[in-house]
Amino acid sequence: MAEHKKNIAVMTSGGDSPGMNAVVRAVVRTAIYLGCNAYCVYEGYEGLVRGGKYIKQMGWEDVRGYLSEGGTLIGTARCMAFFEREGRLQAAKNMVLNGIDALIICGGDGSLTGADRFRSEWPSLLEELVSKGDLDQKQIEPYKHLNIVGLVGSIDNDLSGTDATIGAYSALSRICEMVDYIEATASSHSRAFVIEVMGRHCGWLALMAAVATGADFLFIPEKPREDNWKEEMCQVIKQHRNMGKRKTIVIIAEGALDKHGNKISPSMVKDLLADKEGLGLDTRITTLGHVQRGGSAVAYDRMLGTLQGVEAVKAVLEATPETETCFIAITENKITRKPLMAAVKETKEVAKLIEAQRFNEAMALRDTEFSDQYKSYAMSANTGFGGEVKVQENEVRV
Ligand SMILES: Nc1ncnc2c1ncn2[C@@H]1O[C@H](COP(=O)(O)OP(=O)(O)O)[C@@H](O)[C@H]1O
Ligand SMILES: O=P(O)(O)OC[C@H]1O[C@](O)(COP(=O)(O)O)[C@@H](O)[C@@H]1O
Repeated sequence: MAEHKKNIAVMTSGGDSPGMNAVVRAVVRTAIYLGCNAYCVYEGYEGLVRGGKYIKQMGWEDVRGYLSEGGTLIGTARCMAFFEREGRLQAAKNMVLNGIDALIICGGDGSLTGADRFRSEWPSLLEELVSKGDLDQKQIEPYKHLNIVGLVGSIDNDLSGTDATIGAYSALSRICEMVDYIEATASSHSRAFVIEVMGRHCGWLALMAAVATGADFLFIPEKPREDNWKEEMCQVIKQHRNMGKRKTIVIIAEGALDKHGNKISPSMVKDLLADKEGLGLDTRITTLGHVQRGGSAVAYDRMLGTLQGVEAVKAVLEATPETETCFIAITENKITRKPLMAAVKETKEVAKLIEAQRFNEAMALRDTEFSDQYKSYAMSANTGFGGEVKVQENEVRV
């Protein structure tokens, strides 16, 4: 008798990110290469809940050209129904009815939290479906263990345990390009620009952008400025201007806070820079918005999506009922498998610590590179550092 071919499905969920298409292509093709059937679940968890045409078998050619396309070609969604047990019941039923043996989910921390919840509830979801008569014992028998693997697709770079999320370097590249454009006009008019970048509660994108563009000043959620931040910012910018700089760039993460947990908005910063009694700079605000998520992926994200997609298929094929659910990470340039639950828990912990204004602990929970980058930024852009890094008076400051 021919051996049962495994059915492996891939889905993209939450905010789209450049590189998700590389993941889908790699999963589909690796699954086929390794003798499995490949499926795509369209529109994230929404497709899993709805079933039917949203779960589609894919052929090798169906993913041709995916590497150079932006967004996610199989669609994504923020699915309210999946937050409810009823929605997850429906999703479980559709998985069994379509014979899906394993599910690879590419999304941000929200999607992976949902995946973890789905996995932990799986036995009880099947039990309930049988008790309600939606499925029978024979139908659920081959699917007793939910085989799930996560891939981190998000521009925010906010998942603990991986050096880079798929999409973060594309967004960073887009931000740099935009800041370069803005700098040309800023310099021409000798203006200041306050540039808001995405990242939700995470300052990674803003920090990397500040390092890469040499921004004059930076606001991120994990490292709020001292209470005198207004004076500090004006002093640093005045110093830069005194040294002949004709443009001022302030990068502000969308989740920026002060030490007391109050939001620091781009308009607050703009008003300070423009204040006639102070710097009196002609100041504009640019909110980069979804431009950061759009467009095709940079080479790094295409590679990351492909290498991690291949690894995800290997991981589902090697998994046994005893294997802990994993996600695929990149650590010191190596593609690795790591426990999903621990990473999701630690990621949520950072957000909670920020909310509780326990900023040092939040900073410590981000990778060590985060504080290293922050220090390097402070030293190379001379934006003041709350007394932690002293720059000598006679050092060159640009
Ligand atoms: N705690 C949760 N329980 C169940 N599903 C969740 C949970 N958190 C997120 N999800 C699912 O994942 C989807 C995407 O999450 P979201 O946080 O919006 O994006 P991202 O994955 O990019 O962080 C949600 O719309 C929901 O369907
Ligand atoms: O596209 P929306 O729904 O406005 O969401 C914006 C959010 O999505 C992101 O671009 C990506 O976040 P996720 O990866 O968590 O979805 C955030 O940086 C931003 O806060």
